[in-house]
Amino acid sequence: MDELVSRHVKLDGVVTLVDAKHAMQHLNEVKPRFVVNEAVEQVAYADRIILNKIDLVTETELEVLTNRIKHINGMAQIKLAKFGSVDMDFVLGVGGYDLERIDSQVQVDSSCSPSHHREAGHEHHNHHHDHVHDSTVSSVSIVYEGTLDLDEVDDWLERLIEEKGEDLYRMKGVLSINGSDQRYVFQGVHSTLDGCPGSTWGPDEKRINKLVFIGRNLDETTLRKGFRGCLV
Ligand SMILES: Nc1nc2c(ncn2[C@@H]2O[C@H](COP(=O)(O)OP(=O)(O)OP(=O)(O)O)[C@@H](O)[C@H]2O)c(=O)[nH]1
Repeated sequence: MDELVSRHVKLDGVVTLVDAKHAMQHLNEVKPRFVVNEAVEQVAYADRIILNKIDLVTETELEVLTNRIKHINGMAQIKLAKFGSVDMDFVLGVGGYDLERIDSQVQVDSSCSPSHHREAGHEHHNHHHDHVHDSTVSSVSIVYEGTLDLDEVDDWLERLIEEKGEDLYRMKGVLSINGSDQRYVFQGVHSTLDGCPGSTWGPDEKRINKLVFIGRNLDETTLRKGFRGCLV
């Protein structure tokens, strides 16, 4: 956002290192009102997550923690590690804010979905209802085949960041726009929103919209309704 700084450095992406042995304890810490839980926020903002020290936990513990992380952030790629050993490519050249790369990043995790989340007309969300601590930070994903009106989309997203910008940590989407052969991609952080035409849809390709929102107190029903209001 700063002109001078941005001339010299670029924000490539946010990589969060999670200590598998101790993370749950910190994610579950109940903070006083208006005090943020930094562990939750660090997971929420991440483009990539290294889940480290997996040798110190049981498979069940790892699964519970992974589900918890996916509930908070349904967008970040997660890599399991011991002693932080991951490929350099996982932490550098992330392109978390590159519009050209949004397409490959908005892959809604199939393990979060009951089934067939890519089917036409099927909306999908990745809330896990089975965990005890219902953190107020979560992800809502929308996967839906159809065509959208770009003006309606603009209005909807503008309204959304105006009303909920402070609570919206990250959002990304690939959209199918009426009258355009190109995908429309967008990404946002709080009240900053970027969007532009992306790659062209294949001739026989299903035009499936994919959106992910990560934030505090997200109202899934309202988000879905807003999205549906943009369909032509
Ligand atoms: N068993 C095991 N130990 C690890 C792993 N990664 C790091 N450690 C050990 O954990 C200890 C503490 O290291 P870290 O948790 O990485 O330390 P840190 O995050 O820099 O320390 P703080 O900033 O104080 O939290 C060291 O003795 C590491 O060798 C791992 O994957 N498995």
